Amino acid sequence: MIVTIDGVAASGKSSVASGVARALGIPYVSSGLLYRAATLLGLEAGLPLHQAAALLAHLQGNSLRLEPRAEGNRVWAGERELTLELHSSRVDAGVSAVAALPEVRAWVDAQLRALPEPFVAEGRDMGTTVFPHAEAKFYLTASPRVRAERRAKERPEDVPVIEAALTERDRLDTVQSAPAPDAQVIDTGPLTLEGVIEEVLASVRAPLA
Ligand SMILES: Nc1ncnc2c1ncn2[C@@H]1O[C@H](COP(=O)(O)OP(=O)(O)OP(=O)(O)O)[C@@H](O)[C@H]1O
Ligand SMILES: Nc1ccn([C@H]2C[C@H](O)[C@@H](COP(=O)(O)O)O2)c(=O)n1
Repeated sequence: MIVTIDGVAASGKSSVASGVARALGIPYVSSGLLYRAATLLGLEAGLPLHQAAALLAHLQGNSLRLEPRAEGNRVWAGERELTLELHSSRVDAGVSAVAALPEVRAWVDAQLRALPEPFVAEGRDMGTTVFPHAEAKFYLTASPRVRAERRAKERPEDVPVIEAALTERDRLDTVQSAPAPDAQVIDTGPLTLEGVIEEVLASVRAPLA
């Protein structure tokens, strides 16, 4: 079984995917972490982030891999764990450029499709491109202000600065971030995290009841 949870930046995808995965007793897969890790490694190596061939060679040379778990994904470059370095503002600012490269997208998609089922997959194009055959699909939204207020609790920047960065990332991610026609769209703005998780679980379990 595959459940997909797509949505805009900071809409709650990873928190909801983790909660749903834990309730179902299966791992979740955070596709954005692979794009973030590619960006971090590219920045560290001083590579131009729009040069796909050099970037891909660098990723393969560093044995980049995702470790899916229900309680939080980990990302490794060989023996080095990158996980805690992937949510910096520097990575945020560069990741859309890396995610726009078709060669990098194909590499990430191949990594994801090689993972053993079952799992909950979260990202931008899980329900549309990567796992169009998924059993249940969701797309999370919330206004930029609501998302910025949530993010401000975990970042040093002020709400207006975060809101402007989120709005810009929404714009850059538009091409790959759209709800699948068969996805259930959930506005998380008025809901608690637990409320969103319950709504997703109710839909996933409905066909089984
Ligand atoms: N419904 C909700 N109510 C309140 N807070 C929430 C809700 N959903 C998520 N949050 C909080 O919002 C923040 C962003 O959530 P999360 O990191 O899961 O989003 P994301 O979509 O995975 O982000 P990104 O696109 O940057 O990877 C977290 O602090 C999370 O706890
Ligand atoms: N399936 C995906 C997942 C992520 N991206 C891009 C878009 C984001 O700017 C970036 C980081 O993702 P996040 O951690 O915010 O979920 O990666 C994508 O294009 N496709």
